[in-house]
Amino acid sequence: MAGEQSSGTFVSVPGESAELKARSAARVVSCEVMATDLPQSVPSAGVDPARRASRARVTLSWPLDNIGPSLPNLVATVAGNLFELRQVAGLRLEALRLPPAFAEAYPGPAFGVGGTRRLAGVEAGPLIGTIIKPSIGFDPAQTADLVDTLCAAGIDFVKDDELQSAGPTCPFEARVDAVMRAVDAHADRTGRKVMVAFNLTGDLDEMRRRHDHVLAAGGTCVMASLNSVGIVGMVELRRHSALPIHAHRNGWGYLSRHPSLGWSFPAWSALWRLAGADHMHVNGLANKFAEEDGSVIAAARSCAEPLVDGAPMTVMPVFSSGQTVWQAAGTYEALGTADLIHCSGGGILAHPDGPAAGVQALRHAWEAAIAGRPLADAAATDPALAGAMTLKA
Ligand SMILES: O=C(O)[C@H](O)COP(=O)(O)O
Ligand SMILES: [Mg+2]
Repeated sequence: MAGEQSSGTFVSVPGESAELKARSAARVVSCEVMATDLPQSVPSAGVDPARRASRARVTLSWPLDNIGPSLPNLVATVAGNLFELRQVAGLRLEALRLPPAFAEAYPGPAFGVGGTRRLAGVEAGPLIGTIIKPSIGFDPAQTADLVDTLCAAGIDFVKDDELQSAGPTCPFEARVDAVMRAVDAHADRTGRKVMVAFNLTGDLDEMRRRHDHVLAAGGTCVMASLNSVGIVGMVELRRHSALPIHAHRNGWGYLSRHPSLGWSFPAWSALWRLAGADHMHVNGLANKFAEEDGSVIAAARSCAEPLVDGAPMTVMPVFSSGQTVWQAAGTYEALGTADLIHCSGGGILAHPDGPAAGVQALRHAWEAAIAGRPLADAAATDPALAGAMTLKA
């Protein structure tokens, strides 16, 4: 792993001097064998499938001078070809420790929790949020109608689904204009502007143009799909953006689902935090996907842990995926803070009494959670909450 990812190849080559190796080779800091005599986690061409494997925790260190503080090249170095090495039957990047030079080269989030709260006008408690559903299919007017209902019900945050971008059915600019008319009408009434994360995922110039359109329309957030725009897309978006960036991690499953392959969330999210994400998706408790609760909470906690010495670059965790009133108390208890966005798509919009009751129910569930009041108690005198309790992913 160290050889392939630094000065070496599968064989010694001319010029690979002792001096060059001392300067450029990656170092094996430690190699702790955790288990032996295991089946191979994944098959490799040319390796006897019956061969037994060992599992080890390996710490590698690279000279900063190999790449300088460059995120795209960091990825090629620490998460490049080594995942394909035949000698390794499965490899997971568990942690990434970066020198301060990276925090000097990259700006990190411009808004984070504080900036998001300020723009959304939510001083305390979670941002109660939803996702426009059906994910795709509404035109701009239908989208704006739903946003109007949600704003009237007192929502804090709305996002496009990641499947909704700028197709002919719902062009980006027309959607932004229609939605912001609804948002502004409620802001005139309440003095508080609901934050809408418009999904601007696209080519670089498209993203810049779309960002400018949101900003000019008075919008307060943009959203990008991280795995679609890549590191460079995110870095460039952050350089251009005057708005918080809501980072959607769709595709995370192919990077993490096999326990012996891929990335841990804290390591992977470090890239996007440096690049400038303000909000990071972390799934949610009892989500509709395959992630366990312990992993969700560890991911959410990691968002508040300092990234680099002197540059915390903390981000706001976004709980989303099959979220309903049922998860509010557990989320608050496990996290010990409400510095989060709780996004409930189906859990709000499919409320038996309609989306407005869905918004009220999730807010009441959080009020009960923060007051330490059991959900069933609170629901006894609260029809919206009682109705919401019929929904579970
Ligand atoms: O983009 C998302 O966050 C998901 O689509 C969540 O939707 P759900 O709350 O309906 O599961
Ligand atoms: Mg979605």
